[in-house]
Amino acid sequence: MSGRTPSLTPPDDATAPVRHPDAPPAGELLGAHYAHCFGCGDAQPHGLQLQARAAEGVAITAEFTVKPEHQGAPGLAHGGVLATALDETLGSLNWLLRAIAVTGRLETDFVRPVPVDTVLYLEAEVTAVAGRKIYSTAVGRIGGPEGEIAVRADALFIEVKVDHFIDNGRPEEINAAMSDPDQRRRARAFEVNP
Ligand SMILES: CCCCCCCC(=O)SCCNC(=O)CCNC(=O)[C@H](O)C(C)(C)COP(=O)(O)OP(=O)(O)OC[C@H]1O[C@@H](n2cnc3c(N)ncnc32)[C@H](O)[C@@H]1OP(=O)(O)O
Repeated sequence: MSGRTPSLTPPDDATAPVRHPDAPPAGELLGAHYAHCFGCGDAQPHGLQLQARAAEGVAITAEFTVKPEHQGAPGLAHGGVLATALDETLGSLNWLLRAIAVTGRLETDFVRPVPVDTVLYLEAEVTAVAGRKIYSTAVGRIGGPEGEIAVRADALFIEVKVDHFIDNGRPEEINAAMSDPDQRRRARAFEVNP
């Protein structure tokens, strides 16, 4: 972790993450946590529609195909979109902990350009937990799951209560998500342990 900001280095009293007993088994696709999520939702035609899969331990793999709508420079993925892919993959880890958490800090290295139509293969894992703070790291590769690293990130997620969304979100969307008759979808919209 050398070169990272101090706030992304777990404190001495941090502990190893514990996979929740109800976490999906390794290999299972998680599906979108919320249909309108720009990172994973299928109701977002220009979104990333990232597909995340549970891995062993507190880890996730994910794939995201760069579309023409995701360009920054001609023919290349926008850096902010790549950061979104990392953020979404890292955020998916919280479902394995069954913790409701939001990104507090996301530090990204852009190692090589990512052309349109490229599949970005992502891997993320939680490295440590300290109170409400969840430390995690991710890489994105191109050319295959073992390909060259194009992006990487370290992140700090902070555990919050569901009130974080209720108090800060727009009532329209909050009420719609809360009244979803599907209990699993209702829970996952906010990543709340059902
Ligand atoms: C449902 C799942 C969706 C997943 C989608 C993908 C993930 C996302 O993109 S989430 C959206 C982006 N993130 C946000 O909108 C978060 C906005 N920020 C906030 O709401 C608040 O700043 C929040 C909740 C992170 C922290 O506020 P608060 O709850 O008051 O915590 P606070 O008491 O200040 O800090 C708690 C600890 O975290 C640390 N911390 C908080 N923010 C940061 C930060 N940015 N950098 C470093 N450390 C931080 C504090 O230093 C403190 O540490 P310690 O316990 O050692 O003193």
